Amino acid sequence: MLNMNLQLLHTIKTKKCNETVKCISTYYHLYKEVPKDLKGRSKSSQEWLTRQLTDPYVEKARRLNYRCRSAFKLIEIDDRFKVLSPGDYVVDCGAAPGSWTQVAAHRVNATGKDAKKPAGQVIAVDRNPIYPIEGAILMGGVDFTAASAQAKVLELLNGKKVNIVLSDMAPNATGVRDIDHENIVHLAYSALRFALQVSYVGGSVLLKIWDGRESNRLEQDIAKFYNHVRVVKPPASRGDSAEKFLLARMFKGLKT
Ligand SMILES: C[S@@+](CC[C@H](N)C(=O)[O-])C[C@H]1O[C@@H](n2cnc3c(N)ncnc32)[C@H](O)[C@@H]1O
Repeated sequence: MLNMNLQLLHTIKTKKCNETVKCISTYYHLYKEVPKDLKGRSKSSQEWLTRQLTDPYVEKARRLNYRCRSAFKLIEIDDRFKVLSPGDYVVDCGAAPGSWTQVAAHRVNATGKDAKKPAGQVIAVDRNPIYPIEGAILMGGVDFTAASAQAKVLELLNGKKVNIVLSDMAPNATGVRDIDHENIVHLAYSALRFALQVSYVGGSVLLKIWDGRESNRLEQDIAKFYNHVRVVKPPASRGDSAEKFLLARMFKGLKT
């Protein structure tokens, strides 16, 4: 059984991008016995498994039924900056396995003092499959940067404007910092361009990048269209990772 579980983990690890590999709290029960059998694994495998086993966010994600620990990055950002409200429309780019979508769907459909507000909607897109999430429309197996994918999102929105575009998209990492940085910035620009097209005046965009030489240019470009731009590194984002988020609020609108 243990060997089978390790095999499954190995398959997950080799098939998905590095970030998604971290996103397997769903399979936590499958690898909680792993330390007994770390011998024979590569050093990076051992480090990764050990980190998963000792990461409090992984355990918390499992307990609260989030599909991965990334959920807490969005939770921490939203708790601090209040970017998700009941009734909001959200486009979640790079959504698989779906923990941000879970958080967003829950928050835009939350009742309470805003109970009279109409339900919100989350449209989640990823090139990988996404298993069903209540309160969200899922577009798995789709490259968000493709014009056809964005046209499909526009069709689903049916003229409705969006309160926030989220991008946690991450390319398959090559391990070469500059290349990975350029690739993720390319994804962030794609989400930004889409956000400019579909956002309400006053809307927001949240973009994940891995820090590097293009970060300032991206930040300056965002500032042309949004009144408030800030760099956010939520506590759930690992300190040793180049990951950071650009949060832009108060979309100025496009001059026609
Ligand atoms: C860090 S994971 C996202 C985790 C997700 N936010 C969550 O909380 O479950 C990054 C995702 O970006 C997706 N991705 C990368 N490039 C993409 C693209 N061009 N179009 C759509 N998704 C993309 C990957 O497939 C991967 O699932």
